[in-house]
Amino acid sequence: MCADIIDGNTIASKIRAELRIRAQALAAQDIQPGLAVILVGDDPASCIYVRNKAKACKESGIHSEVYNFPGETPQDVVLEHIQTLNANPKIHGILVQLPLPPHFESRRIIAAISVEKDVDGFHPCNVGALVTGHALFYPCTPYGVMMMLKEHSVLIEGQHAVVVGRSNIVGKPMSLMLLENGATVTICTSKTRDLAMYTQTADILVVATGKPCMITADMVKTGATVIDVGINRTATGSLCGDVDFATVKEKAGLITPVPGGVGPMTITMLMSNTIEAAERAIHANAF
Ligand SMILES: Nc1nc(=O)c2c([nH]1)NC[C@@H]1CN(c3ccc(C(=O)N[C@@H](CCC(=O)O)C(=O)O)cc3)C=[N+]21
Repeated sequence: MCADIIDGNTIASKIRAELRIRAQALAAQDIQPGLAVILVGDDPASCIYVRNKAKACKESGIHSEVYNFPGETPQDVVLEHIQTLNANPKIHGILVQLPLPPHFESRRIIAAISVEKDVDGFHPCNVGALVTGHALFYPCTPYGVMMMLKEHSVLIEGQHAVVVGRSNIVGKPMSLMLLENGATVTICTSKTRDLAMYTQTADILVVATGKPCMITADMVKTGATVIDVGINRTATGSLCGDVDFATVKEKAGLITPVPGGVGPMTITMLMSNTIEAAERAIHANAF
């Protein structure tokens, strides 16, 4: 068996075309969706992502502002800047690039973002809303994964989904979203004892551990849908995922590549959440 590839770039451009139409409809009402990105420090990977986000904004008709603070900026300065952005009617979405330098308390920074502008979906209120099935914003990476599954008509209800990874950004929200869609969900970590025993029974396997090529063909059920959220830079500078793509693609039914898989979808769903936030702001202002 050789898996079909789930092409993140193709699905992303299709969604972005729809987003441009929504942005045009907003423009006709004199509204341009606005996204503010806060980057603290100069981590090279973060700089690449922030640049990609700014480019995607431009393509989707979203106004974007990037605030790059030096790594040694005091937390209070960033907190104050978030307050200013919360009050700025031209800004509909605020994203603070993670991870933050060690002297920051990410929890406090995220909690300072207004719930209506939390396009990452990381605010504790939005996390709680997701748990109860009333999400205001779905976190961008798991949201992108759900769109990929939908695009390929992957059956979720009643299926066994195994998520490897328990981060607040991917593993936990991903598990909740699969659960919300009727999957039987098993949450594992990279340290799960006899991990293969779980992954081998997965109809849908989502891997987000940050451990290069940790999922090998023997750990995957024939015909399974395999979603690789990992982005690891190798010594030679190339990118690889958490899944050993070359061997697993021979056994899986559907598989996402790295790069060109989940990454472009993450950025696209950020654009989608920002446009959604701008659309909601109109109704909020109507009263
Ligand atoms: N508050 C916050 N929200 C995030 O959504 C967030 C974050 N912090 N911190 C870092 C991670 C990582 N992330 C990626 C987005 C796009 C690609 C992407 O487009 N990747 C390309 C390759 C890009 C490259 O060459 O590195 C691809 O997979 O094809 C990757 C990673 C968002 N993150």
